[in-house]
Amino acid sequence: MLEIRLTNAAKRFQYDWIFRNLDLHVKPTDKIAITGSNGSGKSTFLKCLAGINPFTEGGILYTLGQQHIADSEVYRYLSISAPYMELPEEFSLLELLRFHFNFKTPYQGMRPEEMIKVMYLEDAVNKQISYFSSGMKQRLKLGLCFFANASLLLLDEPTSNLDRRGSEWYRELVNSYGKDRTIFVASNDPAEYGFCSKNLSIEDYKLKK
Ligand SMILES: Nc1ncnc2c1ncn2[C@@H]1O[C@H](COP(=O)(O)OP(=O)(O)OP(=O)(O)O)[C@@H](O)[C@H]1O
Repeated sequence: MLEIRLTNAAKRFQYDWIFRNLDLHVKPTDKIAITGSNGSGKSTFLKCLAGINPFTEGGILYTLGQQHIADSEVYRYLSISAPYMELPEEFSLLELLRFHFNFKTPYQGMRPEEMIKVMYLEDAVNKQISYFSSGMKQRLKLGLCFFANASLLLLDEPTSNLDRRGSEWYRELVNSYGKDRTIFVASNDPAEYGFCSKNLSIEDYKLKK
């Protein structure tokens, strides 16, 4: 099971410290909300966790059982859904799922047909992603994230563009596919992170020296 330890972690852009002196021990299957006002650094923190952005100071240690995971291998264990992530618009839904799961192992051996059903996208199997509505795209992003066999799920604003049914679907997704995984949710909407047992307010790490 995956454990994560952050020690004295900090991120700075130019002269602006986004967070500093952040220590955190994440146990397997922990559910952690990252909260804070707009521009406080929630997305930046998730990107640092994912290795998309480097920390400026301090470090992060991923371990699986007793084994340390090298930085270059961490991507194998995580899956991310975020507004800034692009979908390949020229693919149809089925093409995208087949392509994506050539590289990622599906969670519990799920097949594309089953994924499509869970995302309630049966009517869009052969539709090009570029013609998807914003809600359909968001369900697809969350599906790609949850249906990959990753121990760590990083969710940035998971219900953006989702209507009420979509938001309920998201909570069911977490219930059905999230129990045995570590989940971070960057959000300001309690409905998105209500299932989390820990809350890290990124602003608490803004001014500490
Ligand atoms: N690559 C970058 N270079 C310089 N500054 C950046 C960069 N990425 C983010 N920032 C700055 O870091 C700060 C935190 O941004 P971030 O997107 O992490 O906030 P957020 O809490 O996720 O915001 P929101 O709730 O609006 O999505 C902002 O001031 C932003 O302008």
